[in-house]
Amino acid sequence: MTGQLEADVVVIGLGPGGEHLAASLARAGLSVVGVDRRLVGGECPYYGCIPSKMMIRAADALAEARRVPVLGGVTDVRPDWTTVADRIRDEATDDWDDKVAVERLEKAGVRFVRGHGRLDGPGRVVVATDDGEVGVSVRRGVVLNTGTEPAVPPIAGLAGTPYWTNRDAVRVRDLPRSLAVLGGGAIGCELAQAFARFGVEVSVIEAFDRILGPEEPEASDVVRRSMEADGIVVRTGVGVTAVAYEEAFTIGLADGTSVGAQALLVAAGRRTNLGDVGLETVGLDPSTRAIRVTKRMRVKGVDGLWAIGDITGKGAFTHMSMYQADIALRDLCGDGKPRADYRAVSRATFTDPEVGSVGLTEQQAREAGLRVGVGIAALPESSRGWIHKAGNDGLIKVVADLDRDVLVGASAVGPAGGEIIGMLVAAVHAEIPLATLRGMHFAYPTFHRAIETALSAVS
Ligand SMILES: Cc1cc2nc3c(=O)[nH]c(=O)nc-3n(C[C@H](O)[C@H](O)[C@H](O)COP(=O)(O)OP(=O)(O)OC[C@H]3O[C@@H](n4cnc5c(N)ncnc54)[C@H](O)[C@@H]3O)c2cc1C
Ligand SMILES: NC(=O)c1ccc[n+]([C@@H]2O[C@H](COP(=O)([O-])OP(=O)(O)OC[C@H]3O[C@@H](n4cnc5c(N)ncnc54)[C@H](O)[C@@H]3O)[C@@H](O)[C@H]2O)c1
Repeated sequence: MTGQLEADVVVIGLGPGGEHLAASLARAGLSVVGVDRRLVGGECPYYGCIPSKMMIRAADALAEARRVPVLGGVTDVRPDWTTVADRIRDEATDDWDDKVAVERLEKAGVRFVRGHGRLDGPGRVVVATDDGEVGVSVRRGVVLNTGTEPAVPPIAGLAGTPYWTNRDAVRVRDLPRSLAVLGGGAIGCELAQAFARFGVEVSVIEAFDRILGPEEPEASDVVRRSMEADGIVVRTGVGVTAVAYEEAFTIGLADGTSVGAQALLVAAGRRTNLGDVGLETVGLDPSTRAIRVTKRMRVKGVDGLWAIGDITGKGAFTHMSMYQADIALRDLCGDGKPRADYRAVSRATFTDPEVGSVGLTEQQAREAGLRVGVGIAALPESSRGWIHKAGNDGLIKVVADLDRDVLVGASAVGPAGGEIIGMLVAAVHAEIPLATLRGMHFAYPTFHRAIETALSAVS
């Protein structure tokens, strides 16, 4: 043991929530040790949300420019990935250097230790650093925010090939001619469309019978149409069974066909970082996929341990990590309420069109035994959608509990779908009666005015 520290709180893993929580606890006067083995801020700023959204912002600008001829003029669009790669390297990630984030954390009063942290029995943490082990005795609590790694399925031939995960995709400087994407979830669809709009020939292979499985089927259909219009080949209902690499990839599918591509992106889900954090030293199963937490973010069955972020299995989103961090902050500072409430969890998938959604899908509401009513409005049939013309595909879908006369879920698919969903998040969260929603003013001609049409169609 090369070092021994004491602290009120240790935060192991500094993803978006852990970084925010550690700094906030320190500002509240507690002594805090923050531990991360990679980059302070986690997946979102360096490999996830921010670089991917920079790619998408550029790709959407290209797509919008290509729509100009339909609406008024001539454009000559010549994509240049260098601008995107430079922006990600220089503006988003400081060339994957977290110096600024570490300084910000230390300025807030956090003692930062870079290394692999693990629990070492109740009230103790051990951090393996480049210079040896540091032990920490903890007075008030340990918070786990260790997040995820890309999951790589055990497909024959895949290991050892130069496949990408999201961490490679956001660092690409020279675009491949062709790209196969294994997985049609949020990561696969967002990145597939961004690369396709820069001229890469893209195929998406999804084992489930549709892309964006957690979304409403109508949302999957709209996004699939748009991806196909971008020239992407979308294969659903067929898994990848084998991969071979010899200067290019050959990807064997369960139906006996194969896809060839110069590059392969594995976007097949995430694996939680829980196997090597010493869960067994506090009586928990280290093979668990998600940690069970109370509404105060305390780990069930273990005193003095909190968990936040993707490892809690409540939704792998930056806003969830931050939301849970604020709950843990209040609890650790002895100020309990409000506690966690997951009825109106929202998300936005930044395909074009965007998919904003909140709460339950129609199927989830039916499986919950509710008396369900549904209303759908097609955006191209709304005044704004008709005016918008090119790029207007989309819809509003609302899911109501007819017994309580409130919305329990909704989707907004279309231009700015991730923004339009905001008002429906408020409706689900605050359980605003349908009659009150129907009596609102909806500005003309906006996309959100289609919500009024969907509400009037609920049956
Ligand atoms: C390509 C991509 C795009 C995404 N886009 C969005 C988006 O648009 N919107 C959105 O809301 N979400 C998005 N997400 C999800 C989002 O990135 C995560 O939900 C978010 O980062 C929250 O994760 P977290 O707080 O659980 O921890 P993470 O961000 O995963 O960070 C965990 C940290 O813990 C560290 N760590 C792990 N184990 C240890 C250990 N034993 N000791 C020390 N340190 C450790 C890691 O080094 C890491 O820094 C995206 C993800 C990806 C991959
Ligand atoms: N905009 C956002 O908020 C955003 C964007 C990206 C990621 N994220 C978060 O990151 C998480 C992980 O994203 P993801 O897209 O990697 O995971 P995911 O679990 O959403 O999707 C992975 C997909 O890969 C498919 N798949 C798995 N194995 C396969 C195989 N062998 N062959 C073919 N298909 C296979 C699955 O059926 C699934 O549809 C998301 O759940 C989301 O919470 C959020």
